[in-house]
Amino acid sequence: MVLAEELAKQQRSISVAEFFEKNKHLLGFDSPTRGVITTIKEAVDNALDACEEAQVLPDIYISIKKTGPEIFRIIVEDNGPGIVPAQVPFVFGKLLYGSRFHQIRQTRGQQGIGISAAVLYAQLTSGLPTVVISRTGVKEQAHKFGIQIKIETNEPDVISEQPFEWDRIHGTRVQIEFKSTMSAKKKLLEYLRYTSIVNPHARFRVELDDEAFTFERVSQEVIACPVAIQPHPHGIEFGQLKRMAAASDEKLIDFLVNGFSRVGKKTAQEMCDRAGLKVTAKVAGLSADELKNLLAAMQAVAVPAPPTSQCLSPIGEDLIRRGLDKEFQMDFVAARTRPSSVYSGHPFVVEAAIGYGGRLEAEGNATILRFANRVPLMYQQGACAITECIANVNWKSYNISQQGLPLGPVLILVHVASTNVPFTSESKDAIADIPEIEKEIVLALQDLGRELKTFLSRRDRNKLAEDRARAVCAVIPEIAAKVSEIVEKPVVDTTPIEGRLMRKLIAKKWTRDGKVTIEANNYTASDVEISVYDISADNAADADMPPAFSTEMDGQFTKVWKMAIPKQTVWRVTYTGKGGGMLDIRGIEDNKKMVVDLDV
Ligand SMILES: Nc1ncnc2c1ncn2[C@@H]1O[C@H](COP(=O)(O)OP(=O)(O)OP(=O)(O)O)[C@@H](O)[C@H]1O
Repeated sequence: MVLAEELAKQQRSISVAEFFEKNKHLLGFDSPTRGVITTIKEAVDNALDACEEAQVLPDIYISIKKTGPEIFRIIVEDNGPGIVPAQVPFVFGKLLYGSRFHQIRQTRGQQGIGISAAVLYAQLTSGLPTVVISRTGVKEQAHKFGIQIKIETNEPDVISEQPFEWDRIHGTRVQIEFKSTMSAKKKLLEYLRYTSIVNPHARFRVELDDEAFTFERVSQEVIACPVAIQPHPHGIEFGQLKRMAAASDEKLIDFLVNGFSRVGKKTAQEMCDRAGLKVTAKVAGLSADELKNLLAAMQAVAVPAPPTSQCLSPIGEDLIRRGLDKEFQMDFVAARTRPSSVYSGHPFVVEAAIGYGGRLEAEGNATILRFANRVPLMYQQGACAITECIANVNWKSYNISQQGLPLGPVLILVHVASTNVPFTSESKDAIADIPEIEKEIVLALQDLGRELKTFLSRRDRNKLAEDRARAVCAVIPEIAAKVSEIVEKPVVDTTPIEGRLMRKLIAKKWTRDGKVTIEANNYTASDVEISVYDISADNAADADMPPAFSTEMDGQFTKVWKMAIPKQTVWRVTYTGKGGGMLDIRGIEDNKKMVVDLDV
């Protein structure tokens, strides 16, 4: 046909760079304002991944400055391992070039597109090359590059390269300039704030025009870098198996044992038998039909779930609470890290937290914080499985009002960590509906809901008792006056009685999750003993006193303290622990007890 010939003349291949130049939205560059956030996100993700690989505490500097009409200069600098000069042009000037695509472990970056997409966006909007400075060690010379991407071939275009005097010993600095507006300032700060919550070991210094912010780290511990595992036989597809087989010179049994996670000799033998193949057969020589049989057998034989302890890096309940405490002042926070689980052979862990009260907005929808592999998901909330799971929980049964999503001063955080987070698109904004993941999210949220309900009912009970005591205290002086009139005696001083009534209640003041703050106002004893008893131990022994008395003391719950403190009008003990227990406060002089139940 003539038309077919005509069409044939027009047919040609398209470079990846050309494709993404036209489809910027797929990578999160759908608007100039969003471009700023996406660029910073990509550079910060890389910086955090690199620091994790180098086992250093991340110290990340971010600067955003207006340099011309609608032109913004973004700088992100890290103290990671740096990039060897020969690789710099490819990392920044070639899409789909990276170190993590083939590794099965939890990382922020996966595709090898992120930062080069920002370089592409910059050259498209401002025409300016991206400037990269990198240094890999004290003995190495830093190099400075000017880089763009050759769109037609998706190859790096090195505009300039020269040695550079840099006082940093190791690290990378990226400078990208593009057309934008800064109307996304609030969202940007929100992104950084959320990033610092799930990366409590990182410090972020930010300069935004003339304002400076620091998001300080709350943990000094370097997090272990996740270790890559082999693919799991239940998580592999035909094409991948075919490729692996073609590249192998092993016998079938060795190929299965060495190439796949959790496959031992016995399991491999069972797979071969089921597929009707000899264990000694050369895997590269298998036909397509034989490979299909092998794949079916691999998926039919029971294989333990892939190991998760090293390939995943969950944040942990304590650090999630500390991260949230730092950024949101709430009355209650609880966190859960669920046991690890698997979907289609990919290991994952769900973590969640709930916060209530304090400075959270009392009106409107709850604050929802979604994370995947320690990266905040800032867009497409409605399309994300996390949001769907939150809406599917019956919050009313936990005394939280709800209209789809929960309402009121509630914060919900969900973190999905996996070797392969199932995003709905390359811009990595939303998580797809995977039943196994959804089940874990809902279980974590229900568990936290129950904990929140306990807190809310206790708070309401205490409030009721306090209101009653206040009402009684209000009439005591009047009763005393009346009684003195009747018995014709001077009016007695009723303040100690009122004090005792109120004191007991003040001691029951609750603060944030995991902590109870006891404030005793106008306590009359000169010394006070504080004992924290584990509810499970009837005769809890005295434990070592903390070296120096501090009005703020932290401890594990099983500890018991007994100490004397000097008389103070107001004193405060902050107790951090988990589980239930009793806190017993006793004034030595009048031997009056104030007992506070702990249920933290
Ligand atoms: N600051 C950095 N320090 C060290 N290495 C880096 C840094 N930035 C990027 N890299 C290297 O460059 C590669 C490509 O980065 P890029 O952002 O394009 O993709 P990615 O992070 O691997 O994946 P994704 O597209 O999912 O973000 C990374 O895999 C990493 O090896």
